Amino acid sequence: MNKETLLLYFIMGSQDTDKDPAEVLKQAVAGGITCFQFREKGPASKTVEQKEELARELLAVCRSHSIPFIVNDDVDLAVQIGADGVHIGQGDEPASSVKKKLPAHMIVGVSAKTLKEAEKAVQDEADYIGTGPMYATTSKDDADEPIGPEGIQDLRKFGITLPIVGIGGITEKNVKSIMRAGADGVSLISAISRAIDPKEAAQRLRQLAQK
Ligand SMILES: Cc1ncc(COP(=O)(O)OP(=O)(O)O)c(N)n1
Ligand SMILES: Cc1ncsc1CCOP(=O)(O)O
Ligand SMILES: [Mg+2]
Repeated sequence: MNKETLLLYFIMGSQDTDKDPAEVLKQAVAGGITCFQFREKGPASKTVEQKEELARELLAVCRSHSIPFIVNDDVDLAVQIGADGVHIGQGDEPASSVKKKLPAHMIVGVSAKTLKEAEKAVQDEADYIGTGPMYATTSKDDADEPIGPEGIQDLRKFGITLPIVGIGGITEKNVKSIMRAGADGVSLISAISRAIDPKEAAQRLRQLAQK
């Protein structure tokens, strides 16, 4: 995958907004996001049928603007709807077995915050690593303790060259620190999904992420 794709990586499910998710996504796209992850998760998320319906609606928005559409956790859904890729965490199916199920063109992103996890992701031929939480977050119930941008710096210091996005608590105030630590992009939910004006928020975040 082209690492520029990761510059402003927006993640959202219906639980992350009080508005119509498709409208929020359209505004985020207009503001300059470069990638989207559908993450329908947690107690306020949708049932299986509703989840697929929303996934297809959001996929159509991304397709009409050539924005890659990644599905979080749900490999079967990703294949079923023809998504561009999947994102899997340490508690999910291993990347090596996920890769075997997917056509070669599909992107596989892996969450990794330790050197060991990152090296495993490299070995499994992941396309990128999501590292975090960078800072405290209210968007993930079971989030670990924040590791800060130093977590990315360390992975770079130990020779990880795979594209990396920082995730967790990223706002306009700390985007630059994440990029300076060696990230290829920032991945965020609430800074866009709960912004009063998601388009303007995305525009400002994109400007800050750009080196
Ligand atoms: C880009 C990106 N990075 C990390 C994550 C977190 O994945 P995971 O640890 O599996 O947690 P859930 O998102 O599944 O709750 C992510 N989704 N995206
Ligand atoms: C999915 C995920 N993984 C680690 S932190 C996080 C949530 C990020 O959400 P926000 O950008 O609102 O802090
Ligand atoms: Mg996961």
